[in-house]
Amino acid sequence: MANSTLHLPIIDLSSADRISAANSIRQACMDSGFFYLVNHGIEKDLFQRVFEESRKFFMLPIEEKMKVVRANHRGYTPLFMEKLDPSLTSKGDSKESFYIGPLEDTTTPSNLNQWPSEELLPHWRPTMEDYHCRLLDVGKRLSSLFALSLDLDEDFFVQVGALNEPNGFLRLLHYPGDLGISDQQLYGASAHSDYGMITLLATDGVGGLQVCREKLGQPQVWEDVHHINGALIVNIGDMMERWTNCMFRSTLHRVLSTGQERYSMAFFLDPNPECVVECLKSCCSDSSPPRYPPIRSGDYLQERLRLTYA
Ligand SMILES: O=C(O)CCC(=O)C(=O)O
Ligand SMILES: [Fe+2]
Repeated sequence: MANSTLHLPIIDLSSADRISAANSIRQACMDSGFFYLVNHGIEKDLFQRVFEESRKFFMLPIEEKMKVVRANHRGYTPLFMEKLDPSLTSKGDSKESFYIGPLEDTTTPSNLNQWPSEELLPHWRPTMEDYHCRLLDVGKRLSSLFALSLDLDEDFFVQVGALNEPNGFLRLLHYPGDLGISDQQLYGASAHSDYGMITLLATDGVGGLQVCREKLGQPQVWEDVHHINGALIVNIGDMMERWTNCMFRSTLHRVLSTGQERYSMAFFLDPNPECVVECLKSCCSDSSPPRYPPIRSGDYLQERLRLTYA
């Protein structure tokens, strides 16, 4: 049966009418937790260069990639090593990935990021650093629209300490396409919700991304999210859902293995680890008390990552 397509609103980050943009974000986050973002200021040329460098890394021999294998949640994760849906009994997800954490990490003596050999990939690090910085900037600008969408002061997420040295993680993803493995339950990325605040996703245009708006619905209905050239796909994560007492929805999504090779890049904008995420006053009342206790962002993230890589 053909899947239906999810029609998502397109939000203009540079719109002069910030109130309308904020209202559209509010509607999108209550409906599906997903929308497209345009006029974000990242040029097509930069996307192309980042995808090209990402491709060069994943094409390296496995021995070379294993030199920067994931440590402290940074670096390379080989195929099938991650299972986003821990309830699945089948193999792990059919993807390989590379994580780049915050560029200026003053909480540790040295930055923990790992980089592939400069001799092999001379443009890699500067290209990734450039893209990371630009996405962080987009995420910060977008978070002030989020604050407006929740009837808060534009600077709310700065005031609560979320965006003072936020936890920005760029994840490069490569879904290898047809591996000749016949497993009904093989996913590029199995069903999950993101853990943090806001995710900014760029894909190469190859399909496979799907969203399930009602996680408790039976049977679950999965809708395709289409690619729009130059637009970022934005979705919210579980910490935003906690902040809003589930008014904004962090929805399940997954990437099907379509047999076609696919590249994507997800940027997870998460609050500073010390930031306490607790129900916003505007999102609770006597009849709708907070559903979750306050939690330190760093503690929450650590536990979720532990379960993913268990
Ligand atoms: O590759 C994609 O399109 C989505 C990836 C994703 O959902 C994730 O990394 O959390
Ligand atoms: Fe995700």
